[in-house]
Amino acid sequence: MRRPVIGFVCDVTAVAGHPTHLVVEKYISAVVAGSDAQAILLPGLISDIDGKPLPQSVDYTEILDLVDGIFLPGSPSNVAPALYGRPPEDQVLPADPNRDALSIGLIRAAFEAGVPMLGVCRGCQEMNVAFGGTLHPKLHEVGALELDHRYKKDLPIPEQYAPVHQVALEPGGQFSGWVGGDTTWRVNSLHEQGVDRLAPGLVVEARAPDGVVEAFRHGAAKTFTTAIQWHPEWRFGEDALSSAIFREFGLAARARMAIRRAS
Ligand SMILES: N[C@@H](CCC(=O)NCCCC(=O)O)C(=O)O
Repeated sequence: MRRPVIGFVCDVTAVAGHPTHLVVEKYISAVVAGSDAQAILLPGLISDIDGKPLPQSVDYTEILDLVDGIFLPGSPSNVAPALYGRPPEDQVLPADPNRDALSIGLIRAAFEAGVPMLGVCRGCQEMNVAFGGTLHPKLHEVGALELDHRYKKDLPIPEQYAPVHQVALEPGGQFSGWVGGDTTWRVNSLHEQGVDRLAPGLVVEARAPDGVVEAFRHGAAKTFTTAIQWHPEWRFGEDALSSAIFREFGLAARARMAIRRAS
C-alpha cells in the first residue's frame, strides 16, 4: 500500500566546513513510523562558496506538487528577527538564513494549497512567524515568566528530553480530545525562544503554567496545520498525545494523497 510523502524542511549548517542540508533522524523516524509515511528531504536555499544564501526565486508549487505533507523539525538555529519585525541585533545565534528562506514562504504556500503541516520547536516558531506572529528572542529574559524553558546541556540526551513541566490542554480542543478529555499533560522543554504575539487565526491547544503558548493549530486551515513547542517526536510511541499527533498528521497526509493521486 502506498504511503503519503512527507517533505522535511532541512537545516543548512556547516559540517566539516561545508554548508550541509540535514534533518535530525528522530524526526524522520517518528513520521515514518508514527504517521505511516515516506520521507523526503527538502533542501533549504543553496549557498555560495562562503555559505551565504544565493538569491533565488523558489517555486513553492513545484515543491508542494511532490508531497502530501510538510514537516518542520526543531533545530538549534533561530528564526531571523527581521522576519517578525525586530532589529538585527536581536538575532540569537546560530542563524540559518537558508532555512528561513525556504520555510517561511513554504508554510504560507502550503496553507493556501491545503497541504498538511506539522511543526516542532523551531518549526512551531516558524509557523507563528509565517502567519504574522512574533517571538520572544530570549524567553528567559522575559521578567514575568516563572519557567526556564531551556534544556540542561550537561545532562545525557534521554534526560534532556524527559518531561519537565506540565501544559494545560485547551478544554474541548483537539489535543485534549485525542487523550480522552484530559486537560493536563507533561512535556519536555528545549527552547530559548517562544511565541510572543500569536499570529491571527492561530488557536491555542496547550499552554505552559507561565502562559507561554506550547501548541497551536490554524483555525482556518483546510487541513491539519499544527505546531508544538515541545518535542513529541522523542519516544513518541511511549506517550499517548505524541502518538496521536503523528497519527493525525499521517491521516491528513493520506487524505491529501488520495486527492493528489486522483488529479
Ligand atoms: N533554536 C530555537 C529552537 C529550539 C529547537 O528547535 N530545539 C531543537 C534542538 C535539537 C532537536 O531536538 O532537534 C530555540 O532555542 O528556541
